[in-house]
Amino acid sequence: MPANPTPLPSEPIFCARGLSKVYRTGEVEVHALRGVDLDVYRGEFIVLLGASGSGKSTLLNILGGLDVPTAGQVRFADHDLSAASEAELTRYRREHVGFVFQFYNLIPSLTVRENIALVTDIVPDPMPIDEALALVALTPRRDHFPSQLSGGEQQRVAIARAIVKRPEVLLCDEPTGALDYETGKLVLDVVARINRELGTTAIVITHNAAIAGMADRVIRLGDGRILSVERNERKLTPAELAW
Ligand SMILES: Nc1ncnc2c1ncn2[C@@H]1O[C@H](COP(=O)(O)OP(=O)(O)OP(=O)(O)O)[C@@H](O)[C@H]1O
Repeated sequence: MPANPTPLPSEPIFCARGLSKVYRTGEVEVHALRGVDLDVYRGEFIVLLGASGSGKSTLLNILGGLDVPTAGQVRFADHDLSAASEAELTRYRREHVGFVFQFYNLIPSLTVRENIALVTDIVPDPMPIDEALALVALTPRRDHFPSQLSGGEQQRVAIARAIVKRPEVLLCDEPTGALDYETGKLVLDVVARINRELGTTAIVITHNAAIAGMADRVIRLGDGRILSVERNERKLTPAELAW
């Protein structure tokens, strides 16, 4: 069933102002972000589009506390991420953020359940592992090793591992980049379901503009700047996407 766009509540979960990032390697400076202003609201599904090198991963990494801006401010709820110490950022990531990357980063010698238990062992209020596995429709594969799973199934384990801590935000950097068309849709369906059923704010980077139909808002980056922000009147399900 297509869902209506989420109404924008007044309090943003992320608030970024004048965000800039300069990477310096020897004499070379790369301006990855050049003054980004962005508000993201609780429960939104955001798709980040843009050419290679436009700054998508840099922005996502700063929102996720994996990197810090060179200038500007970024807040998550009432945490000022731009002024946070390394230890505060580690705690922020651990308690509030679920990450999903293009490559699944599962531990090959551990089963599906054990890979997820690595997280439930260190966070304050995890959901039961079986609940996370049910959300990604992998309950029957709980005792299998990653090598016994397809790429899409491994990515769903990575999503279960990301959400088992009940994060407020799920940040996905090219989650379907290594998957074929149909498998990619299945994985996106899982992300959409988590956004819908758990209310988890989701930000998904993609090269694939067709995915944009699933989002509440679509943000296009170019050369470190926000080029456009579009709001979808009606969100599409992955089954309705064509690419
Ligand atoms: N650690 C780093 N050191 C130096 N330059 C970097 C570093 N990380 C990113 N960059 C540069 O910053 C710019 C933005 O990179 P970023 O990875 O954010 O882009 P992107 O839009 O995610 O690209 P892609 O779609 O190819 O992943 C690029 O020019 C990149 O080369």
